[in-house]
Amino acid sequence: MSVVVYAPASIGNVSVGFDVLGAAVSPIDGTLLGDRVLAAEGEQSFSLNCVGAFVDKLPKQAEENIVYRCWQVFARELDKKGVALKPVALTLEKNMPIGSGLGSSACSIVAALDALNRFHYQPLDETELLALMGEMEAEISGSLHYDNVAPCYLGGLQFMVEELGIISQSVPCFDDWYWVMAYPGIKVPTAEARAILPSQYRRQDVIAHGRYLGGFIHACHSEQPALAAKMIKDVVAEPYRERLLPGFGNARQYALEAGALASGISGSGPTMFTVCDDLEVAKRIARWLQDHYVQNEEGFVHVCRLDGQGSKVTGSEL
Ligand SMILES: Nc1ncnc2c1ncn2[C@@H]1O[C@H](COP(=O)(O)OP(=O)(O)O)[C@@H](O)[C@H]1O
Ligand SMILES: N[C@@H](CCOP(=O)(O)O)C(=O)O
Repeated sequence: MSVVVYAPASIGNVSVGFDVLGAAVSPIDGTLLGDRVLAAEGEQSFSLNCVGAFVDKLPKQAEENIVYRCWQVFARELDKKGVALKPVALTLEKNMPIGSGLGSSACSIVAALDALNRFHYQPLDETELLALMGEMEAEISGSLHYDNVAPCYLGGLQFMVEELGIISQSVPCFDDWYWVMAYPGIKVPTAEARAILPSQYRRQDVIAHGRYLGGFIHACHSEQPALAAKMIKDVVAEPYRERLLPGFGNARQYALEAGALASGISGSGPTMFTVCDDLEVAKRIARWLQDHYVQNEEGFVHVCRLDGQGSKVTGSEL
């Protein structure tokens, strides 16, 4: 038995919901913007092989790869349930740049744990698996936040409720929105981008944050796209992180003047996202960002839609 799982890129925060809102995205041209993991019968308890465009950016030691930690915590959970662990040979196809704001580590975590679970005929339920994914993301970034792993695993726009035994629930969004994702090709480690944030906020910022997040979720549920777009504002992270993103202010200004509904930092950056409801506008902005926001040959721009599915099986071979 072998299985390949693909896990898509995600937009942490979506500007308006720091650590509690996230969206999975996939390019409209069919490009696989995400990692894949193959789980196959192994000759020893565990082995890991890494391939893909960004394989050189991974830690050199297999034990430092988050996929190895995923296998360890998965084994721990199976042990608790008295389920036998099968010898497994994992292959990680690392397609996602690291420190990009596209949920790169989440892609590896979700693809690895989903593949391991399927390889063992699903001994863990969705919530148990998502809790493990959060545990792995916390190890990497220094604090627990589900806003990448939840949409990456479950798809669509996800809000972290974290009550009543529920980690995340889906929020209805607007099917005609395009999400232009522009990665400039430089690295911003998530842990560093979190460390520069204030530990306390002014009352006026707390009130504004509540109004924007509440207003956004309300507008999504009441099908008011114009109001929802107006509410995509970040008073928690963007004012402090913007200085880590050369050209972000200009790019956002251009996008809004060109007809975008909203723009913001994807996750902890440096990727920026831009929301449009017109494909021609989205493509024009994508071309401009390719010329003016991308800084080197590792950068890229994709016009995306929300990925309603999240992680998925793409076959039994890479
Ligand atoms: N499979 C993996 N994918 C991505 N990062 C990994 C992986 N395994 C280990 N890492 C390490 O985890 C850290 C991820 O950095 P982070 O800034 O959180 O990336 P991102 O925001 O793109 O998820 C890096 O230090 C990287 O070397
Ligand atoms: N809520 C987190 C999201 C980090 O996303 P990443 O893609 O940069 O890992 C944060 O803003 O710190």
